[in-house]
Amino acid sequence: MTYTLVLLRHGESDWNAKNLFTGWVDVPLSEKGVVEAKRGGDLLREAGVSPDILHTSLLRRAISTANYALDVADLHWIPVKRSWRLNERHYGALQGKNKKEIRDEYGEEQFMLWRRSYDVPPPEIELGSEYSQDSDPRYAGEPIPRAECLKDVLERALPYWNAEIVPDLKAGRTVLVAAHGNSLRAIIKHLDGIDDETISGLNVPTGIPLVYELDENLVPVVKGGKYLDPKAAEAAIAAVANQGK
Ligand SMILES: O=C(O)[C@@H](CO)OP(=O)(O)O
Repeated sequence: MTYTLVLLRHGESDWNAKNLFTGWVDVPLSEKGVVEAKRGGDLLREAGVSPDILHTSLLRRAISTANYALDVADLHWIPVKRSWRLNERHYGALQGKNKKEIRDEYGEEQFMLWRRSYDVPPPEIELGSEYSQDSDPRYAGEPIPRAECLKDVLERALPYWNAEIVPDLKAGRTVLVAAHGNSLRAIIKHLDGIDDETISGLNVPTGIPLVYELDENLVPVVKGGKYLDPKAAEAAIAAVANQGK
């Protein structure tokens, strides 16, 4: 008996297109992102992968991506659970800043430490500032961060993984998780047992479903899972890695 998990990063957002650090800022999909999301649905349908339940973050780029993809796959009706614990990594004071400008100002090493190191968070966002979420009602009462490194993301995503996603998998449901580059990197690190160094080189492309078959201990049968369009994934992964250049 194996369990099926599908990870889907949202399609390109307006701020991905503008090369801005996004984090918890709730930006919409770009036109290209909508096309990518629908193509994600086509890929699911063509591969005969039919999610029974959807888990998303509280951010519209993940929510819309799942809606477009599931609509195309004629699965718009499946039940859904949402949590801030699947949100993108909070990018702190870098939210709203241009990646190339930050790289030029602080240098490649600092830029990559903030962007891809496992345990160095970016500077904290100022409460009440333009791109802070401290007064956003959707997070009322939650212990929301002011900046996160990937380790922080893993620590807040794991309780949700264990409490909400694992039981759905164990019940035999095909689970779709529609989330973000860094929240998915955290889940992939956990699933594939990737060490703290190696994870910095892992990037997730927008809009291409990544399917994992998991054994009874929730260990991937094939490490790294399988992208439903491996060729497109390869090119898109390189593009994410090169952002800011
Ligand atoms: O800006 C962000 O929130 C993320 C994902 O788009 O960027 P990065 O890939 O640089 O971590």
